[in-house]
Amino acid sequence: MLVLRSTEMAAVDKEAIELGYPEIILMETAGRSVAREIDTLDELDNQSDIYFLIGGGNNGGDGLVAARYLKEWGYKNLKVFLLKPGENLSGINRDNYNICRLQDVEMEVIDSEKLNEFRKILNNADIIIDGLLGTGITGDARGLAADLIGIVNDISVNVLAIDIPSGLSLDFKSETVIRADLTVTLADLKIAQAVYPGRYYCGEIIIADIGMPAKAYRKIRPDYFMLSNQEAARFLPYRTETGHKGTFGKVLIIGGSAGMAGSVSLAGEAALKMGAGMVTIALPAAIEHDVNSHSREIITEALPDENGKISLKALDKIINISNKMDLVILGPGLGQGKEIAELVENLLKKLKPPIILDADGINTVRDLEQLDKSQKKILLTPHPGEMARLYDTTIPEILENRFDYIKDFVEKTGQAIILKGADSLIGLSEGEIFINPTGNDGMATAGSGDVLAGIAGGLVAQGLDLEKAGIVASFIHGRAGDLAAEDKNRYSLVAGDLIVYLAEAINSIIK
Ligand SMILES: NC(=O)C1=CN([C@@H]2O[C@H](COP(=O)(O)OP(=O)(O)OC[C@H]3O[C@@H](n4cnc5c(N)ncnc54)[C@H](O)[C@@H]3O)[C@@H](O)[C@H]2O)[C@@H](O)CC1
Ligand SMILES: [K+]
Repeated sequence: MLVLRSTEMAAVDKEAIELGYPEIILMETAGRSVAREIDTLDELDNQSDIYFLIGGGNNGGDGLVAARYLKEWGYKNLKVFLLKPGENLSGINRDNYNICRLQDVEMEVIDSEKLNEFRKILNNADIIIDGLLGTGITGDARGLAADLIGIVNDISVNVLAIDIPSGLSLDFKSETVIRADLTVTLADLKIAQAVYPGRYYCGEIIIADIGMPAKAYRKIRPDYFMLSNQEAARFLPYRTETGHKGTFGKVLIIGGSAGMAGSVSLAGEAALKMGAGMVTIALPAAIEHDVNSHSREIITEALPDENGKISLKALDKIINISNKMDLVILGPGLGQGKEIAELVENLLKKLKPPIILDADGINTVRDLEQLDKSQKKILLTPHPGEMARLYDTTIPEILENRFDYIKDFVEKTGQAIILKGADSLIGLSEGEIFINPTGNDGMATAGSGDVLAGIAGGLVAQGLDLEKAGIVASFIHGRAGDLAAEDKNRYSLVAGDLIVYLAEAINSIIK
């Protein structure tokens, strides 16, 4: 699903109008779509108190259209509260105000001197429809609109936002924003809604088709996308009924160190549960027993070790083993240090199969040039801390500019990346960035990343390319976390639960 920047949304609107699609028709369709969504809400009936907050721009115009449709459909207790007198509205907003009057929609102008009384009135609503401010906002919400946002957030009435929650900006960090329970977004998802913190204000998001003509998109080249169930299902590798373990691929995991045996096990089990035919873990001899004792289906290859970590002497043996593999996961629990860094540098040069570079594998990369632009064969899976180290900067800097850093990474290395976080971003080598909507804070727990690398590895083993594997793995990993959190809770979730819920997560996608 497309996700548009504010400039792209504006360009689409402008092009539609230049092509000759009258704005009043777009507004009519938008308002009607909003009315339809209100009409389908189970908690409402035609006696419900539905109160509209209407600003002076087209966002308010959409609200007026929605109000008159609901009136037409028999809703009895509609109230429209205007930020400014209807006579002062301009253009198509005033037209819609006049039609509302013709239809006897109850309307009044909010008295900014009596906001305490107004708060009590709003408190009686069954739902508030927020048509105060849309994408036309400039600067942080001010004046009466800002006061109303404060009141709405202060009372406990459900809110449906038209297009975007009022106060939310597509271009800057907004301070005063309505917290909506549901947002009916018009035409396309906008970037500020797709990622945190904007996403937090939107509640559930419904995209309303407002009949925006396909031609209106011809001048933009969108490169942001939101992942959906549909895409995850479409990319899921096909499993032939006559397949054998070779068909479903061989994963090699290189990692583990003394005290860090769990990470390779988690990655290995996740790869198997994602459907890989075989998983081999090449690990320091010192921890072979630990891994064997709790992972029955996994094959281990003991490597020469030093201080509990894989020794540089293991290089040739690893290359030998890897030649029979379809995919390598390099990094979980590997540990750090000069020798490990040298090992990773050599492996990145010499390994033939595609590589998922995770955790300590990332921490040992000195500069982006090590990631070899000539061959697209690495999927990097950093969390913001690892990304910050890679760029020699701070975590807040990465978090503020996630899209820019991903673009830079992809441009410089030609490789794919999953930047993990509350809404993981997957950057593909051609420049597209996918936003993953699944997952929750319960997944911010040790080992969660190992499971993600394992899921992606399992998918590559079954024939998916690294980039699609990154996309599907992020979605499934988050879904497993959501299912686990639903059954248990977000406090108690541990990485092992993600593996337990993997099957259910896959089911939820293919059904
Ligand atoms: N352009 C299109 O193709 C369509 C746009 N639609 C609607 O139009 C909206 C955008 O409409 P507009 O561009 O008219 O703008 P908005 O309705 O978002 O807001 C503009 C109004 O808010 C005031 N305002 C701006 N910044 C403010 C601030 N910081 N504090 C307080 N007040 C502020 C302005 O004075 C103006 O009255 C969209 O969000 C959507 O709801 C729909 O009608 C469907 C089609
Ligand atoms: K709004």
